[in-house]
Amino acid sequence: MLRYLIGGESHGPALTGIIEGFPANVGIDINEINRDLARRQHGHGRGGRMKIETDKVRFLSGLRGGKTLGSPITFLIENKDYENWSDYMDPCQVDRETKKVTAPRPGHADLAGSIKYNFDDIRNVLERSSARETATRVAIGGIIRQFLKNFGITAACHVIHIGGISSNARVPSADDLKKAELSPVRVADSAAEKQIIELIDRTREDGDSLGGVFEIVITGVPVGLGSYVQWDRKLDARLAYALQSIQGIKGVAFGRGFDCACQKGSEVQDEIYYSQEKGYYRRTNNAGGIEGGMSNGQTIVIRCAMKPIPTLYKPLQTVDIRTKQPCTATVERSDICAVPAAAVVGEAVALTVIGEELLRKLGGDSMEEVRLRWKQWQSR
Ligand SMILES: Cc1cc2nc3c(=O)[nH]c(=O)nc-3n(C[C@H](O)[C@H](O)[C@H](O)COP(=O)(O)O)c2cc1C
Ligand SMILES: C=C(O[C@@H]1CC(C(=O)O)=C[C@@H](OP(=O)(O)O)[C@H]1O)C(=O)O
Repeated sequence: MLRYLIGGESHGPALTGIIEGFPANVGIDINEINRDLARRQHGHGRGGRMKIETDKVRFLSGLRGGKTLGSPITFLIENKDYENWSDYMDPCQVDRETKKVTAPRPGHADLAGSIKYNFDDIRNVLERSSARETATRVAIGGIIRQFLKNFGITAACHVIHIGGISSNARVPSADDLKKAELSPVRVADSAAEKQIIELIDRTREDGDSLGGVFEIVITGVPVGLGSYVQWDRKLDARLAYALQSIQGIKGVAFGRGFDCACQKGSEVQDEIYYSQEKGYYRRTNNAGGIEGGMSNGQTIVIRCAMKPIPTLYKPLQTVDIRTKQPCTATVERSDICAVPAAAVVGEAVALTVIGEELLRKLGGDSMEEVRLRWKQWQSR
């Protein structure tokens, strides 16, 4: 079974990850992972932090000469910004002088987190609840992506709309998916992209923020990942869990999603056909590639809704946790819109779930063993 844990504070020395149960002898190109990390940093509307960071993964264990060893893969991604925060964020220095954050930001983990963990300094909450940690999830997705490539499984993402302005995005073609550097904004229509950029700039001037919807497309997934036999083994449930855990995600939908509720049964189900050369096939993919909690061999299509960024430069009303007096929320340097970045994170976490499920289906301690089992399964 593949499992992983991630750690790290946003302005601490580094982010960390550990992956266990990954087969031996899988070739890993570190440049591909760093490319995914760079994709996550892009997108109009990101704040000043992204000018400081150049995220790069550093492996500490589990790899030798560019191949996995079957042992735990441990890695870190340094926070360059730690240099500017070490007085506040040093993990061991006891008597440091720090100004406490006491004005919880609505829409963040700040208030509930400080009550739950009994903190009088909200910094202790915001450091870990920050979406900075999503860099580790992208690195893990980048490792899984290289494993899945061996079986022809690949993924891409694109922005559907930001703040209600459609990107006129189209489902990426097979050629798009082959382009390693596919960006979540670049598949969009360029006139629409210009409008979106203008909207983000206007919103920044207003001291406000934006959300939107992105789509993840995964191709090459064979029939039968996930299972109908137990609630927590359903592939759509597992994907929704992982995607919903990304900061700011408020909804996850498969295929036609919420639109299905307004349609008739005859308009929504994907009828089944058979031919000698194609085997079983469908003419539609309203289900988004998952039926009964299992992949059905069609492209998996998932949409995620992201709420507007909660930190506003025109700050919202809140209450000081020390004095209980009304005040305005703490303004930490902030993104205005992070939908393209969240899309890259979504792509990575979705790929990770597919990798976990493929390994659960096939098992295998080495790449060679997994390949053999894949062949046996495919022949069936
Ligand atoms: C890639 C990414 C970047 C984000 N950047 C910011 C940011 O700069 N400022 C902010 O207030 N929220 C940002 N968020 C959203 C918050 O982290 C998130 O809304 C908050 O942790 C509360 O979680 P919830 O919205 O899931 O309840 C970002 C989210 C993602 C995925
Ligand atoms: C650091 C990242 O995103 C951060 C996510 C985030 C939040 O509240 O979620 C707040 C901001 O942090 P800072 O105050 O350091 O600028 C973002 O920059 C990142 O994506 O790597």
